Amino acid sequence: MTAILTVTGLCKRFGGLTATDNVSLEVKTGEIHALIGPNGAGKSTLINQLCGELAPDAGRIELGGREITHDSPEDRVHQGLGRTFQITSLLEDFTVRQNLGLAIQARAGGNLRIWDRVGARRSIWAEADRRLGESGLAARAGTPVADLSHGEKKQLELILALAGEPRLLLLDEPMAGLGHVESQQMIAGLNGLRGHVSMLLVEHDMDAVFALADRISVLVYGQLLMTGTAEEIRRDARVREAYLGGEEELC
Ligand SMILES: Nc1ncnc2c1ncn2[C@@H]1O[C@H](COP(=O)(O)OP(=O)(O)OP(=O)(O)O)[C@@H](O)[C@H]1O
Repeated sequence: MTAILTVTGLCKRFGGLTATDNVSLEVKTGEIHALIGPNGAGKSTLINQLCGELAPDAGRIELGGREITHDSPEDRVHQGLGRTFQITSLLEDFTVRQNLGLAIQARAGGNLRIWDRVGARRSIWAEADRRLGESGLAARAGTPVADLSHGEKKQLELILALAGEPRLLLLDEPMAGLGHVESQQMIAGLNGLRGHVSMLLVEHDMDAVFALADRISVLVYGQLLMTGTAEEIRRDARVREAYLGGEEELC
């Protein structure tokens, strides 16, 4: 299997603190790869470097074999890097359909022919309706985002990220703040995307991680402790130590 993301020797320091310490990892094309680690392990710092929001001090990032280490966030999006956020970034006064229309327009922007605005607009709304029809949010198309539940907002975030047609989707805590039923829906939704889009999933909810991840990478104090299957991670004494002081099994 080829790699969609290759990170080599990535380093990021904040003063005396090394938040990303010589991290190398690979996300294979089509896999769901989880990135886990205790609070402060450096997960967000790593994701922010992948997105281009933070410049690494050293190391290299490749997307689909092409180096993107110094590309702008916008260029990375155009090359197929999508993301969802820990805190939603939706336009609250706009409806679900309008938010989706804007995301599709942002992706298609460069390809829209100025002299065919009406046709372009029609195709954007047709795509928005198709994507909403395939999601669980079709009935909420005309609802302002402000009136959605937290779970619905998380779902919409995912739909918007997919509208960018990413090759690799970075998911920053998609289960955060969700109740049990909503978490199960999100897990089912992400499972349904398996094989269609490669994913790097940062998540604290270990049930979700074990339900979804083909492979898991563990970060501790900025360093990559190990990468392995759920079973390998569960069994590893160093991982249990990092999470629980070695007393309990990671479940
Ligand atoms: N902009 C910054 N300036 C200084 N220190 C920072 C900055 N961003 C992060 N850090 C520090 O870097 C370390 C890693 O933080 P980071 O937020 O990446 O961890 P995390 O694994 O995402 O944590 P959590 O699971 O709590 O979100 C922490 O010690 C944090 O305090």
